[in-house]
Amino acid sequence: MDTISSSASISTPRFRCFDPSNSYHATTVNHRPYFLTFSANPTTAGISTRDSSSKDAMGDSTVYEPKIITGDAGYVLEDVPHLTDHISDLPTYPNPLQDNPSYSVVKQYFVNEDDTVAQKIVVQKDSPRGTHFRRAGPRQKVYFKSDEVHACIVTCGGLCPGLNTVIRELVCGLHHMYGVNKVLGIEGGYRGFYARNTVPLSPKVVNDIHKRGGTILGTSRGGYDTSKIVDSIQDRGINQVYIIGGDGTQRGASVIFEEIRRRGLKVAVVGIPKTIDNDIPVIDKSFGFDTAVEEAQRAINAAHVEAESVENGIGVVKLMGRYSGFIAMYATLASRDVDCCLIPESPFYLEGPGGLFEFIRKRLKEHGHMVIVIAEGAGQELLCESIRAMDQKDASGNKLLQDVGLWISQKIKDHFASQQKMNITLKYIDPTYMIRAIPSNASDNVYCTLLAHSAIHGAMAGYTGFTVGPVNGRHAYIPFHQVTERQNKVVITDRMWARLLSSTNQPSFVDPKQVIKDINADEEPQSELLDGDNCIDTPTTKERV
Ligand SMILES: Nc1ncnc2c1ncn2[C@@H]1O[C@H](COP(=O)(O)OP(=O)(O)O)[C@@H](O)[C@H]1O
Ligand SMILES: O=P(O)(O)OC[C@H]1O[C@](O)(COP(=O)(O)O)[C@@H](O)[C@@H]1O
Ligand SMILES: [Mg+2]
Repeated sequence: MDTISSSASISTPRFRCFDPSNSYHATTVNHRPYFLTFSANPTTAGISTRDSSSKDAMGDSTVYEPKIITGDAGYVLEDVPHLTDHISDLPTYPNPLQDNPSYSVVKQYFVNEDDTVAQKIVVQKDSPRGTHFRRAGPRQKVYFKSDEVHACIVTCGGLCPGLNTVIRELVCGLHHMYGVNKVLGIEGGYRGFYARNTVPLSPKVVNDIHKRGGTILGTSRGGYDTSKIVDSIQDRGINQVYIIGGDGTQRGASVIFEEIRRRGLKVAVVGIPKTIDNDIPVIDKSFGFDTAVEEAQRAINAAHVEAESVENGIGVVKLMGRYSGFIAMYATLASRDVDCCLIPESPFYLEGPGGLFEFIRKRLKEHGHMVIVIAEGAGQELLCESIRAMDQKDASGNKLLQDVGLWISQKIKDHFASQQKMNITLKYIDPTYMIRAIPSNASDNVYCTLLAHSAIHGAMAGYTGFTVGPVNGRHAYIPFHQVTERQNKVVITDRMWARLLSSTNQPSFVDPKQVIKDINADEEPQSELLDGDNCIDTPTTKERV
């Protein structure tokens, strides 16, 4: 890509020819998932082609690359696609918000077209300005007339507190801010596009749903079929698609977007990131995470009460976190009753000097009781050694984990039973589904509202193929690949994990020099790891399904 050192310049989408005989292209360009082809012929704009092969009418095929805008001092904007990238001569309309009594008094309500949000805000005098994302928010001009919009909403993957709030705020936001009345709920996740019922959504229908856990639309794993989904979008005349879900869902949304632009449709595809594990990179935090951490306190409190009521009592609490231990880490930091927190990112061992059993013995001798919090993905390699190794996957292709909570509880019991010197009483609490099936708390509700509004403003302004979320506190439009090619993980060489170690006073189980060596081997910049207060991202562990 060209870099121009003076004023900002656009490196517009480039089209590279490739073998049109492949009917479905999911190629990886520099580890970036740029797939598929779309019509290079702008005259097909808005016209249904319904050809789900990768060739256009001329038999020509292209691969889309992202829009990169470079500017002074190492400034880079990772821009998101726009409907006008693949449809020419689209009419625009004044944003109806300017006549909306609630919003019209807001000074500078509309976002400046040039506003961008920096991914990295800790900088040195001479460091490059780095990657930026387009700032979210309402624009002066919109690309849809209110009565032209036919939106749909779908929720996919596992549950998370706040799903209903996002649905509610999408429906109400579309209605109240943009006068949109046609919003369809797709039931049962991606497969609902072609195999389930749909439900019309109005402000009245969704009025109270934020007080309930789960999703009124239902959800599912698996059942993803690009052609059928896009056929359904096209057949129903849907032109704004709001897709709420985690990493898997966003990968699916990215492919739907590619297929839509390949067919030359005027359809905006918007992802709203959902993950209770907080494993989506780039964004500050995922909605529902705070609620989950708060709810986890109840389980930890119960474990603590049980443990301190008996001699040598041990309370074990298992929390969610398939590959990322954020819930366990934050729940531990918040509680202060936890003696040991085990997460997937920090390997541990049981036997011998410096091992978990030795630590338990020591802590019981000192305090007479202890609480252990373990994330579901922690210690999976130990389980695989002792239990028959299994490689089962769920319908979406996610690895199915062994129950580490039960396993570790049994291991601890067995260990102390074999050592006559200490009798222990262990209580195991598994609140995993209880912390994600509840309604979101107050702050998550507000966060969900902002996410929904940012998503709506982006779609109305003609942006497409993006995920929305806060980056350093400001909402931004983020290209799909940025959130799908890596996972956000706890960095155990970061200060947050050090705070945890210091608060529990547990052993780190690992040699710090080895950890730094391993992380460097992953090609992550050392300074970010050592200086940052936040966590960095590591390559995704999930294969495409
Ligand atoms: N690589 C992918 N391409 C297309 N669809 C995907 C991909 N990975 C997952 N999906 C679909 O996204 C949906 C949700 O994925 P899943 O991994 O279960 O949850 P989450 O989105 O919460 O991570 C499922 O319907 C699944 O089939
Ligand atoms: O029982 P399910 O629905 O497969 O959910 C279990 C998984 O869902 C999660 O809560 C989150 O996963 P997703 O974000 O992929 O939905 C994991 O922590 C957990 O392993
Ligand atoms: Mg996931």
